[in-house]
Amino acid sequence: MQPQRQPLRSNAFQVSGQRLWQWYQQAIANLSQEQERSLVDLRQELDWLLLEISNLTPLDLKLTPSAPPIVQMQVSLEELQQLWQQRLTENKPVQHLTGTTHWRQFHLQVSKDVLIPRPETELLIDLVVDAAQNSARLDHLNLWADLGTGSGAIALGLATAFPQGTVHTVDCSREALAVAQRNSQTYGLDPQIHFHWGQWFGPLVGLEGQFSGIVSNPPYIPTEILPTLQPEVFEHEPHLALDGGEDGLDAIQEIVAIAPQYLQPGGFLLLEMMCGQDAAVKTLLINQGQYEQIQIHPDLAGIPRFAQAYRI
Ligand SMILES: C[S@@+](CC[C@H](N)C(=O)[O-])C[C@H]1O[C@@H](n2cnc3c(N)ncnc32)[C@H](O)[C@@H]1O
Repeated sequence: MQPQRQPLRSNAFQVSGQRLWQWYQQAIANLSQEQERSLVDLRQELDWLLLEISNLTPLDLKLTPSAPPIVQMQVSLEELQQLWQQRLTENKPVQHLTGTTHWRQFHLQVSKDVLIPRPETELLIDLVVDAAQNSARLDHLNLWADLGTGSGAIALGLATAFPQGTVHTVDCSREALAVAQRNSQTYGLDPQIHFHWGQWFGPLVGLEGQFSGIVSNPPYIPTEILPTLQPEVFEHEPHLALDGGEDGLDAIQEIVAIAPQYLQPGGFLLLEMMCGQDAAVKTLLINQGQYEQIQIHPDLAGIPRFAQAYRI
């Protein structure tokens, strides 16, 4: 088993700016040999990697000829080359090379045990805030659930948006929970967040009827589609975080069925889903019979990706 990379932190290496620019230009030139991947994406990833592991700014990368003579880096130039090779030859996500990613205002630790939180999921937090403001019947905004917390991204977003609130997170991966816990400690949000190991609502028994909102980005990819995902995803991200069963709806179905027991009247459920699942998820919500004001929200590209419903 490969050792887990710890997130790179201190700028321990001083590298000649000139040598680094030579390496950078060469790495860009070599990208033209890549045939199956988007050059624009790889170029962006190369820049992201450099910015993440050095004290360079985006402006420095645009003004390479007048770049600083010495660059502070978290790895040597040789190790940078090895990391970039891993990106190209092993399809490793660039976030796995550094052990970090950016999500909303957070700089999060990630590992092979958690889904790398996606930009589209950032919108869920804004939808929760809107849904909370629009609920006339909510008694309080104190108790939240993040089901399938992974890196803890959604939980951190909820805890920040509702500073008086408590967030209960659940995941069936102990390794993921450990990552989420570390991320919550980094931001001093751990007093607000409880971490539970188990299956969906299993660890929340005793909290029935109390939640203001239940939020989840569950696994929703149909099993047979998994091998067609990009190798960066299929080969490196946990299938537990992706695989939603035959039609992709196993987890969503279970959460939709049980959430009303845990919501206070006027509380709401907000779910992320895959493109094309909106009609099926809406039907599940309607047929459950205990939801009202069922709404589907698009992501920033206009694709229906989120389902929202209030408990009657
Ligand atoms: C799509 S990932 C979402 C991770 C994170 N919330 C995010 O948005 O980036 C789904 C998460 O659900 C967890 N999960 C899968 N099956 C589960 C189950 N039966 N009970 C609890 N968590 C589960 C996975 O371990 C994974 O962390």
